[in-house]
Amino acid sequence: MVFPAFLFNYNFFEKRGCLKLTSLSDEVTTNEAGHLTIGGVDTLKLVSKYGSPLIAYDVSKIKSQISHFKQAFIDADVPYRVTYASKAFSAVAMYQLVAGEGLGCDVVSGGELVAALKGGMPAKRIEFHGNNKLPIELEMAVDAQIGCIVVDNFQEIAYLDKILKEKDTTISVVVRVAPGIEAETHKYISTGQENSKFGFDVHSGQAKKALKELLDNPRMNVLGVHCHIGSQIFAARGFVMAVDKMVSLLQQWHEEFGFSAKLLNLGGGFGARYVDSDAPSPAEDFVKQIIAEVKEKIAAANLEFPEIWIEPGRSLVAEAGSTLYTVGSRKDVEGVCHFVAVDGGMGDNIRPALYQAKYDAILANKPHALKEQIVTVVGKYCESGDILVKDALLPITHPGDILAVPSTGAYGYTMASNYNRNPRPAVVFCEDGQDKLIIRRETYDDLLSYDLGL
Ligand SMILES: Cc1ncc(COP(=O)(O)O)c(C=O)c1O
Ligand SMILES: N[C@@H](CCCC[NH3+])C(=O)O
Repeated sequence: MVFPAFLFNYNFFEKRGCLKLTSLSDEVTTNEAGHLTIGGVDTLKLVSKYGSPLIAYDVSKIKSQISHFKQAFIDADVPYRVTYASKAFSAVAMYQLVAGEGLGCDVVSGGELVAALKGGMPAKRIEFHGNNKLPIELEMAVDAQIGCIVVDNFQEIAYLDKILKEKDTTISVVVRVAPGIEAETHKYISTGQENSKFGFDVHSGQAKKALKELLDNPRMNVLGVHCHIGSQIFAARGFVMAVDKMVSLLQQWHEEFGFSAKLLNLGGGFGARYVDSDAPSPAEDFVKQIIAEVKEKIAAANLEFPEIWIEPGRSLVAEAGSTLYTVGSRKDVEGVCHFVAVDGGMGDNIRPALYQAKYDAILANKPHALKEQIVTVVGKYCESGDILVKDALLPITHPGDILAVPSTGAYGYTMASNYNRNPRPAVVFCEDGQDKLIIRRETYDDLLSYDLGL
């Protein structure tokens, strides 16, 4: 069914004060041609230059988020480090950007480590995470003498010990604990609970045993403790609870082992806005509440004040990125459904299929046109679950229209696949009206280059 146009005329109802229908599309920036712009660049020009699907970042939005996180620490005058969790979006250009902004970065694989070093991230500002770091990855980290390895399990301690002995060297480590806190988020992205695969469990005594092993090892320099309670968290409450648990742990460890943590790493997980109804706390609010709690609890426990580390990933890049698609076919079953298909889908954004994640959609060639249809935006992959936006309120679309899905900057490209042998999209950085290709589009030759045949 196509609805009568007046039903979706925001202005008509809003002027009469009887309806407040908003979407991310009401906040878009456009140029004189009436086209959606990103970082001051016309999105239609981007697609004609680089093709689609295309992931376009507004670099100023990334920089602004970085400065909000940093400023809250600076204002409170406490020692800190903001470490970008690069799994959210890993590209050499991104490491260059965050290194230039004075951040550290967290890597979770040899591939991310190589890219971070290539991007000029100083090794001492890199921390290595992961629940099953391979011996070869640990060796790479030791050889690069990165800032710290966030030790996750006993097997890792054994591997690391062997590598350090063989190389006759030392490394700094941080103990990752599972603090037993369930974050209010999707269960697939909740990581702080006791049954998480990540980190040493506190209650069973694993964490204490791990600390003792690390302290007893002369080749490992224990800098502090780490926890990460989950991702896409909207309120500071979970972080405040994590501070309480971590400081009480530090107090016990101080009493028992005389251990004094130089740093307290509270992980990432700060939420981003995907659709209009999402309302994550602003970056500075999270940080302010974390700092207030650390100050209070550390003073009460009479401990040395540690450097406070956080690891935002999603919140730095999600809202800065949008994916531009070209509209192709459509299917209308009157009274049942309306599908608008685009030239990408679950291969460049698996999040709706994996987490039932919600997105909005904007017609980039006429973002302010009357929205008169509710459609399901689907991709081109051979899966019924290949849905990008479930109920998108859009103007009538036509083949060749450019459709933008905002807030795809985190865990989109980094979780992209070659399903159905579709090449991964290109990525551009846009700022002050200039665009720069930072990841080129994959070609069929790229895909075939791995394929050895018989
Ligand atoms: C240890 C760790 N730190 C930081 C992050 C980044 O999380 P987010 O992108 O939600 O900020 C993750 C991912 O959830 C993580 O596992
Ligand atoms: N990839 C997830 C979050 C996992 C974060 C990494 N521990 C997402 O898209 O929301």
